[in-house]
Amino acid sequence: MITINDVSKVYGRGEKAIVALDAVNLAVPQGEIFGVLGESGAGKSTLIRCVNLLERPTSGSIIVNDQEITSLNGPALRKARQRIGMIFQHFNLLSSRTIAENVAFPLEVMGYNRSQRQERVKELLALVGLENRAQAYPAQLSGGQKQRVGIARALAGKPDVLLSDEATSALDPQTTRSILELLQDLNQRMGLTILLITHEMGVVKQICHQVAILEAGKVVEQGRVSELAALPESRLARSLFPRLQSYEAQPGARIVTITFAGDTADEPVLSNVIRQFDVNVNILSGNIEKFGEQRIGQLQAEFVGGQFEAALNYLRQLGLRVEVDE
Ligand SMILES: Nc1ncnc2c1ncn2[C@@H]1O[C@H](COP(=O)(O)OP(=O)(O)OP(=O)(O)O)[C@@H](O)[C@H]1O
Repeated sequence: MITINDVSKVYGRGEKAIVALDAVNLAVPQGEIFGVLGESGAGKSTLIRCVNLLERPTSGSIIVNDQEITSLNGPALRKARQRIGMIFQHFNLLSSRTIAENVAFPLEVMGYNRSQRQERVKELLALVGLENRAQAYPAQLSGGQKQRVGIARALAGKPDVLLSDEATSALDPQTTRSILELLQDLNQRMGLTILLITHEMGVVKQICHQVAILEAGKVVEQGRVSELAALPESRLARSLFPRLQSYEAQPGARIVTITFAGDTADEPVLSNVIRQFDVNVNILSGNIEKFGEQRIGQLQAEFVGGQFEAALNYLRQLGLRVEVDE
């Protein structure tokens, strides 16, 4: 649905040039929620703004729904942009217009007549659960409600894709969850493709199917969230499951890190290790995270005595990933 081919963006020239994006390649399939995760300054805003050409890439091309957006200008670009909705961190609502008028605004630009607009605005406000606030003004709404208006407005033209620029960063955790649930619901019910940028791992964990990690303008890792989380060496897993870096094992003990995914997260493997192989287990850290329906966990423990190698073999035969610190 969205293909980003070798996109670079350089701001300024000569000595002052800043490379905000450096040969970025991404493919967002139709119907998926794709997250771009990165710290401040990594290039996330630049990347998402390139997709609807609010920023023009310095090189490379971007294709949205089979159309090469980077080759468009003028009216053709305006038309293509109507098929790309966008929501923003600070909502960008017009304060002098009511909620209904804010949502109607893009419909006016698209040439809907008055009665068509009224009907569509009603539908859109119902979709985001704000049918009772049509005549309110933005200042009378909470942050979460304002973002719901932003979402309704972004969906006015029935876009193929929704771009989300840190849409929950200004919201408290509970409101964040409800906005993410709404996005997930729109994705599932309408098949809406969503490309979102965020600096929050929680957003990726809660709703993204795939993720790309951006560092200093480069994609340093990308893939399915549940697969990356189950790979102990991935950046995603390392930030989800921080290790005890400075821990020194007791004499005769080994530090073992076990990654559980799917059904193995529910099995009593440690009691089996203790009973069958006579190993003493001292748990150092542990965490289980949920990704959609899948549970992935990581446990770090000291193994002392007993049949150490046989215990490791047993764990590996169960399909668990097991790493032993040297
Ligand atoms: N219009 C601009 N002119 C010059 N430099 C810019 C411009 N916009 C962004 N940059 C620079 O490009 C780099 C990437 O910025 P960008 O805003 O895309 O990152 P970000 O990951 O979205 O960060 P944040 O979350 O802080 O917004 C930064 O070094 C930034 O200073």
